[in-house]
Amino acid sequence: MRCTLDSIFKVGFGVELNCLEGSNKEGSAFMKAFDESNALTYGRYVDPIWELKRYFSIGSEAALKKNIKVIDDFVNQLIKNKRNLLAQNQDCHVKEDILSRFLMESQKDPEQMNDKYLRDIILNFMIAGKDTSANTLSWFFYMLCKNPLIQEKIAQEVRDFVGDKNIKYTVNDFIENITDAALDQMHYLHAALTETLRLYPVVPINGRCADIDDTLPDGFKVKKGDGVYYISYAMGRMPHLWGEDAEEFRPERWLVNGIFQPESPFKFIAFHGGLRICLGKDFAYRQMKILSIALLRFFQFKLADDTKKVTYRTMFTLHINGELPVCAVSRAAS
Ligand code: HEM
Repeated sequence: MRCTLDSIFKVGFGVELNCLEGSNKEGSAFMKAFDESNALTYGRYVDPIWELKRYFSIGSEAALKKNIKVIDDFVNQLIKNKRNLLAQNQDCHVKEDILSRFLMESQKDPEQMNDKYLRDIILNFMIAGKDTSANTLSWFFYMLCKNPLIQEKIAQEVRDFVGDKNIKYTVNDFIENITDAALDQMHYLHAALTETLRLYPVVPINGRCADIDDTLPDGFKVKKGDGVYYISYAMGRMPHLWGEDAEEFRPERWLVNGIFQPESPFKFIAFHGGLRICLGKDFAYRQMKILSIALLRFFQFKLADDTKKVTYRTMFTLHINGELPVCAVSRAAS
């Protein structure tokens, strides 16, 4: 989570948060407040008196208020710093991150795109981009531990496509050698990540509200205001969609002659589909691939306790319940 948060901050807002190293105190406090707010907000679903608590500002609602203040202060400072930076560098390349682009746009419509609006954009990208890739990677490594042959196939693909087999790289040098061309060639890794998302879609349930009276493709009629939900978790495991081996983790189902074959987003629904399909899909694959490549090149992973039952925790996103201790065994450099 700390790594994906660092990454979304760098790409999204041009800021080195350094949560993974823990060297940025404000960054770590912000991350803690963000995660706690997430859990406290989710708690409202099961707390019948949360509004009363909010009214009197007590218990979980008092804690939430405190955390929101930490988040707001941090994000408002970030926007202020960025504005100053943009004012100083009107014509240089500061447009490279998403926040800078929104700030440039906000000059055209400052009333609508005010600081509150920009704060919400930042938080939206964080919510969309932090826990999603991080949780998918946790499930991915869980699957690789449960399926060591698949783990070795990916490690072999890494050796085949990244860097020079005859060079003994340091970790940093090796990561420098991960090119876009190599990422594109790694069909088996792409398939294994996709297979993970089929079985463990990080947004396990999703829905929409009908704007107008409508008819679904199967003829079912919905009225304006009706909620329509789909359960991606169940859809990814339906034998009539994926075959009798739907419950099996089998990256090969996505490959024909070693080449990845995408499915319709309305069947493989992990990123949603249609006009509001995930905007960060390509970014997420890239980020997850780079991290997996770096880890699998240098380590082999095993579950610390193979007998432990691993299940999910009910949250907005599909978390592993509790921790997933793994042993990382160094691979002999070759
Ligand atoms: C494995 C990783 C990810 C998965 C499975 C995923 C899945 C999804 C899903 C299901 C939605 C639709 C939500 C809804 O409207 O109900 C969505 C929307 C979105 N995602 Fe992702 N996401 C991932 C990573 C990311 C990343 C890394 C970013 C940002 C860099 C991102 C940015 C967004 C944005 C901005 C939206 C809103 C799009 C819109 O409403 O037009 N996502 N994502």
